[in-house]
Amino acid sequence: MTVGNQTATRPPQSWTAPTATDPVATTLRLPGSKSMTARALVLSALAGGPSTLDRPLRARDTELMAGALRELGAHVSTADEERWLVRPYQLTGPAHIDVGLAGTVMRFLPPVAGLAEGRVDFDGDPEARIRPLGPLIGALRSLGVRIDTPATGSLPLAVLGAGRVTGGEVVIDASASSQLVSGLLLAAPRFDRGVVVRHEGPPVPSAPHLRMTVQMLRAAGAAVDDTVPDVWTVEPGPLTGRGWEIEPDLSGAAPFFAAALVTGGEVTLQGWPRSSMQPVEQLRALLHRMGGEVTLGTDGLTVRGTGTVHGLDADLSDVGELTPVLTALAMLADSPSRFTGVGHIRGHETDRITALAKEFAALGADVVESPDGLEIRPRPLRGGTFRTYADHRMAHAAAVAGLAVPGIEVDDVACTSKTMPEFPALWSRMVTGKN
Ligand SMILES: O=C(O)C1=C[C@@H](OP(=O)(O)O)[C@@H](O)[C@H](O)C1
Ligand SMILES: C=C(OP(=O)(O)O)C(=O)O
Repeated sequence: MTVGNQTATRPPQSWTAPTATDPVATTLRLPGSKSMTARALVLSALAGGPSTLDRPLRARDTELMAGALRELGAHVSTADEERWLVRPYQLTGPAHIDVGLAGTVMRFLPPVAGLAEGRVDFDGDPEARIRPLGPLIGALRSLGVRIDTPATGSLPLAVLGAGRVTGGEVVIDASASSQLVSGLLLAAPRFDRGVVVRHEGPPVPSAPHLRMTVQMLRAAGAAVDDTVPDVWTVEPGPLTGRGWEIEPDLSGAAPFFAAALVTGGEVTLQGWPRSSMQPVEQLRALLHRMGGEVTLGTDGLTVRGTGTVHGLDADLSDVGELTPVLTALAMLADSPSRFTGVGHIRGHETDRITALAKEFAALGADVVESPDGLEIRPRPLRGGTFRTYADHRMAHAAAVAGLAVPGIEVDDVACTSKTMPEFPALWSRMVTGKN
């Protein structure tokens, strides 16, 4: 797990967001989806035979996932950039899992650890220790998994794996994160009785990510019923090893697409599939309302802008991950914006609502936070320091604003290594046209 540890202790790296003097015009080949890579790794480690991941994401979150599965006994080879290999083996403890700041690792692996024989310790970055985990701990306990937690409802914790999980019916409040449900579902085919997960509470966010979980489970041979709202049933049964084609990461592409809107340019994301597991329709609709045009052609997914950005009133509960970039766009718009439905992103890498409000206000913005979103009345911004709070998408937001506002200094751009270590280089190349 060297990558995880190295990046956790990495020195902060300040970065001046480059200002665009011309419309951007670029064709990008971006790394694979973080969410698909994480799911493919977990399902492959639980399968009955070997799997491959084509064009996976190599970044801190997915390296941590690969390292954690190795620690549990799976053979995971990430030597080839284009194709990772996974050979499942008996899962065993004792094991120490560093989750870094990855929601996927901290929510997808405790259920897997229940299937291992022996103690599996989990811990992560200081920021990870305050991310919501309690509902998953409670659900796993009621499914027969023994868990030791010095604190209540968060990291660090130890799963005392018994080599099997009874499974069955469980009620969970997953309003804090869809990953709490995805984690239970991904391991559930290997539970003795499978699982019936029933959500009770305020709405579960990020529905497209739950659909991705269900689709990928089915692709691996699991029987899943998601026809009843807020109830997911996974039958016990074998998972098959297979070849996973990982799509380019849509959320990682979002800041680049935003650059097309801000500068009146054009950005094409290569390798976009005809049919996607990611919420491309939602992104297309949002960018369209903000003044962009999104088309899918033979060369990929293209976003064109006019240089004028419109504000909008939108419920972002399905696509909470996009809030930072959309907030930056809203700052540069010709009318106010109101974003709602994303109270849960207060539990992301940082409290994103407060962080966005605070950092943009420091640049002169008129921005007000509400319990579940932000209201923005655009006015001219000035340069200044923009703190990321270890959050890669805060850096993306600063980069988008920096296209139009000279002198935005990101205090630590290295946090983008969570999902795209090459972000600063790719961004500068797009904006300045130089390598
Ligand atoms: O399952 C996943 O891969 C993810 C689900 C979402 O989490 P939340 O439901 O906590 O927003 C998303 O924001 C996160 O970046 C990735
Ligand atoms: C919320 C995010 O990550 P995580 O998977 O750590 O929850 C994100 O990438 O925007």
